[in-house]
Amino acid sequence: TQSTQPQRILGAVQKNATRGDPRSVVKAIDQYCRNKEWAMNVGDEKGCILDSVVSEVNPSTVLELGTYCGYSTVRIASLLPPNAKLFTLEFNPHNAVIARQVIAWAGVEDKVQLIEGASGDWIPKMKEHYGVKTFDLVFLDHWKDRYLPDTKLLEECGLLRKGSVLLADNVIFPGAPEYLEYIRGNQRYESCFFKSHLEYTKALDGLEKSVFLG
Ligand SMILES: O=C(NC/C=C/[C@H]1O[C@@H](n2cnc3c(NCCO)ncnc32)[C@H](O)[C@@H]1O)c1cc(-c2ccc(F)cc2)cc(O)c1O
Ligand SMILES: [Mg+2]
Repeated sequence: TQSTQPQRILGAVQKNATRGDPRSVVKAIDQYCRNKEWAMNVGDEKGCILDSVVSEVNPSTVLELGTYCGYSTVRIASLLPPNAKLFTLEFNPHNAVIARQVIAWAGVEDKVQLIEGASGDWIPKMKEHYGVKTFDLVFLDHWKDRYLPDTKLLEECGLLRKGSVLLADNVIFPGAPEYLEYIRGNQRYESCFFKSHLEYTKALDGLEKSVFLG
């Protein structure tokens, strides 16, 4: 029977990456997606910008919207301090099954809480279910038309504090125009754009980093 793209990505990890070595997992996925089959991972070029923002924020509590196969989950988790926690939301059960195995292969499962469900349902429950106070960093990489509603939901649920950082992938391609218009025009955020390229291609893309001012 036919395999799915997530299954093929997991296969590339199990074949080419070393168990317990997150960087080798990241490298294995990037090599597979660059040489064999494009996939919507944040990728190596934008991934370096993600790494620098994670290192700068040095977050204790991170939220990722849209796990997919766990590429950026592993990338972020590998940079977190010992007691830090990365919550990642994924509502496609098949993708969640694959991502759990990629995360386990990388050996970062202690830092990661993969929640199988929709952001709209789970963001309002993070405080009561997981004792989250506020997020130090949010990585938005799910459906692009959900960036804005979910950002508003994070505000309404009191999950952002003065200094919380939002980092949004794909603000150029596929694009998140409503999100950009809102966040750049809003006095409660200080935003900057990191120009880059769409993963594994020469197409223009970039990340928008926004600091919540409270
Ligand atoms: O579409 C892109 N990403 C979406 C990610 C979706 C993943 O996240 C999961 N997900 C979605 N919404 C939610 C949700 N909440 C919202 C719904 O309730 N709650 C929980 N999980 C959610 C899905 O199940 C997937 O696992 C993209 C496209 C291109 C692209 C560029 C150029 C091209 F030509 C083609 C494609 C490049 C990129 O980097 C991209 O990120
Ligand atoms: Mg993306």
